[in-house]
Amino acid sequence: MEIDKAMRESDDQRLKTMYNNAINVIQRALSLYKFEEVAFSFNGGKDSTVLLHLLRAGYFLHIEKPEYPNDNPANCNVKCPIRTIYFETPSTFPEINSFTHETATTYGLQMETIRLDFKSGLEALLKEKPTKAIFLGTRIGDPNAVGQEQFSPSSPGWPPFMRVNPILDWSYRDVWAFILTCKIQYCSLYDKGYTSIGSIYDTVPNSFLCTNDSSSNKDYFKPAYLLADGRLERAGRAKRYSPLASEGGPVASNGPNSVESHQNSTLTASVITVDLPDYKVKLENYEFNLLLNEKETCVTILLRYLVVDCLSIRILRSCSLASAKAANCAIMMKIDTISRSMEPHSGFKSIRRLN
Ligand SMILES: Cc1cc2nc3c(=O)[nH]c(=O)nc-3n(C[C@H](O)[C@H](O)[C@H](O)COP(=O)(O)O)c2cc1C
Ligand SMILES: Nc1ncnc2c1ncn2[C@@H]1O[C@H](COP(=O)(O)OP(=O)(O)OP(=O)(O)O)[C@@H](O)[C@H]1O
Repeated sequence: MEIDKAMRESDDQRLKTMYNNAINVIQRALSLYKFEEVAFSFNGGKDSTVLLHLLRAGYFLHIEKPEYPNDNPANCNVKCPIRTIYFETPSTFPEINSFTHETATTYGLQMETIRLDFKSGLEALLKEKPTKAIFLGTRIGDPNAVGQEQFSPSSPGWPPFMRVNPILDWSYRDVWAFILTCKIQYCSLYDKGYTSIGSIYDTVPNSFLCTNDSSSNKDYFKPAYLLADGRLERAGRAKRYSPLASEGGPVASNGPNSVESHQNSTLTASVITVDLPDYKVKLENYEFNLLLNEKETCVTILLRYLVVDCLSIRILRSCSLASAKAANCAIMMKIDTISRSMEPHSGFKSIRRLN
């Protein structure tokens, strides 16, 4: 099996450990449940793509070995006919759709496309065929991973099944290290700066990957695997509860927990980049402590709004610092903390103009 071989040959000890742990979880699930009773929830995202290949490796190691002796090149084509479910909606990216269907064909997945919401789709699935466990590519850091373990029963009010999360403890870096080490094909959007993919209405390329090509003076996005700080993985995803979402256009957060609201409305925000020395800037009633990193040159031009207890950011566009300067743009700097209490309804304008 090519994946297992690549892992055995890798000298990335951490990745090997993560891989072995995930395979153990998969093998445990395959011993606990009959193969016909398990399903794989696949949506063409990077996490479920990683999981697909772990499942293939786990399945291969689980079935009788003599059929697939170790160094037989035929192993590369080992199929894993696991029942696979894909929830497709009209707002799914076309690139995700085509990647999901093509991948299912390539690897012989028995894929059902479900065009219902998660709950109704799962109810129908369980009625149609007993399903005891579903493999998911959920990772700690996903908003829906809170409280989950590698084996977690579905939530109260959901149809009853076991959620199996073999890569729950994998980091963003682990995911990309695995994909690159094993030369796994992934959805093309990740090469265009998308680092986590939701719907076409709430996902934009990650502004932390925006850079400027000095020869053409054009901005472009680097591939997802170059995102240095995995905590910024969801920077291109809209905050689910943003009251601005209804205003049209993508509304995206500026990082994980980009604005966390605490009891007395002390806010912390993670960062947008800039390459100036440390300083503070006062904006209306709010004082921002800026943490600056000289190496970063990409900035994001933002329209910013304050709402009662959260800060929402609408990305207008991302560009390089050079072009922001040239355009004398109002830019949002790398904000580490917002140090004053928030007061309701205080809209604010630009933080500073570059000259
Ligand atoms: C197979 C499957 C099982 C799920 N089970 C649950 C569940 O038990 N409880 C729950 O609150 N959400 C459940 N969800 C919903 C997910 O937690 C989450 O909302 C969904 O994967 C969308 O994640 P995203 O917003 O990061 O794209 C399930 C989703 C899928 C696909
Ligand atoms: N539309 C869907 N159809 C099937 N499974 C889904 C769907 N959406 C989410 N899932 C399941 O939930 C898991 C977690 O979703 P999440 O969006 O965090 O990861 P991903 O899509 O694999 O990667 P990314 O974070 O890059 O979008 C997926 O790996 C998959 O198992």
